[in-house]
Formats: sequence, structure tokens, C-alpha cells
Amino acid sequence: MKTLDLKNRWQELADVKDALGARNWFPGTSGNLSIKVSDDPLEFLVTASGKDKYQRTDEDFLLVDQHSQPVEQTGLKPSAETLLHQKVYELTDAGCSLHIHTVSNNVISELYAEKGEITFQHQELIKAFNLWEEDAVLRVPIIENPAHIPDLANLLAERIEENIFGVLIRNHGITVWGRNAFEAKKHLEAFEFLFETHLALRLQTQGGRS
Ligand SMILES: CSC[C@@H](O)[C@@H](O)C(=O)COP(=O)(O)O
Ligand SMILES: [Zn+2]
Repeated sequence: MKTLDLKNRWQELADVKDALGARNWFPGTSGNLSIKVSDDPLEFLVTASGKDKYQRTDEDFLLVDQHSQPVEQTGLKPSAETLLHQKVYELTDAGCSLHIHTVSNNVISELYAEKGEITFQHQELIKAFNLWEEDAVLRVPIIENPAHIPDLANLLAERIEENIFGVLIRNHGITVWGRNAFEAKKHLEAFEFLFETHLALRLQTQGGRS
């Protein structure tokens, strides 16, 4: 992999991180982001664990391999949830994967956990997922949140299939992907818009009841 590619990918991910940070989408150091830099063997840049993701520094990301291990010796620790990003790259054509915790995605994940998914239909913004048919349905699976990360990563992997662009983790957050940073960010913004709209409408029409 060329140094220039790595620099460009770093810049792209840092810019996405800034944009999500401007939306206050990294409360309490939560959230992790990654971008693929090589396919074969898989290598990707991932956020260092436990950092204040609102800050932009030269130590925000590190390069990891197909086993989520740092490629070079470093004092930085890859995100605790790096394995989820690895699964996304293994099972999809994603070039970028984003994970955030918001009030809306947490509330939706709890309200619909028993159903195992939430669906959206007749909403203009599902077009952000390339769903253009009048009656198209966007499905968002919801998984439990085991503390053991390999278990969590396996639950995520089980729900990844065609036309799934993100998975909600119960009372935790969402993991979203796209073919590149632009598309992953577009998907994330669209998901959060749909969640917020759904919750606002539910309050108006049902007083918050299901
Ligand atoms: C500090 S709460 C959030 C963490 O437990 C985790 O879910 C998270 O999103 C960030 O972990 P990180 O290891 O910094 O990538
Ligand atoms: Zn998290």
C-alpha cells in the first residue's frame, strides 16, 4: 500500500470524524470509525481506543490488519470494537464503517429490541440507501449487546445481508457502513434522521406509546 493512499484515507476519515463531532455524536468518548486502505490482505485505519473523538490529533487512528491487530508497533490501542469493523469488511463491499451512540438510536434500539428490527417505508430519505421503489422497505436489524466483543461481533455478522446498511446494538448504538466514506456518512445521517423523525412522530400520535 502506498504512503499517499494511507495519507488520503487518513485525511478522509479525519474529515468524517470532524463532521460527526460537529453533530455531537461522540458523547463520553463513545464511537469508533474506520476506513479500508487495502483489500488483500485486509488493512484498515481505525480510531484509537478511549480518545476524545471531538479532538483532531496525529494519533487518532492506527492501521490494523485482517485480525484487527496493529500493523506496526505502537503505543496506541485499536478501538475496543475493531472486530465489528473487521466483520463489516469481511462480509460486505464496505470501504468505511462508522459506529456512534446517540439518544435516538439508543431509544429506537430499546423500543424495537423484541421485534429484532425496525423498518421504514414511505419515507423520502430511504432513497439515501438506493431504495427508489414507491413501496420499498428499509430494514434495520437490532442485536443484543453482550460485553464480550467477539460475541457482539458474531451477532452483528449474523444479521449482515444484502440491502442491510447498518445494525442497531441494543442500548448501545449503531454500526453503519458504505462503499466509501461519503456513502457511510450519508447512510449514518439518513438513519439518524429516520430515527429522530420516527420518535418525534410517535410522540405526536401515540404520546410515546407503542
Ligand atoms: C466509553 S463508552 C463506549 C465504549 O464502550 C464503546 O462502545 C465505544 O463506542 C468506544 O470505544 P473505543 O474503544 O474508544 O472505540
Ligand atoms: Zn460503542
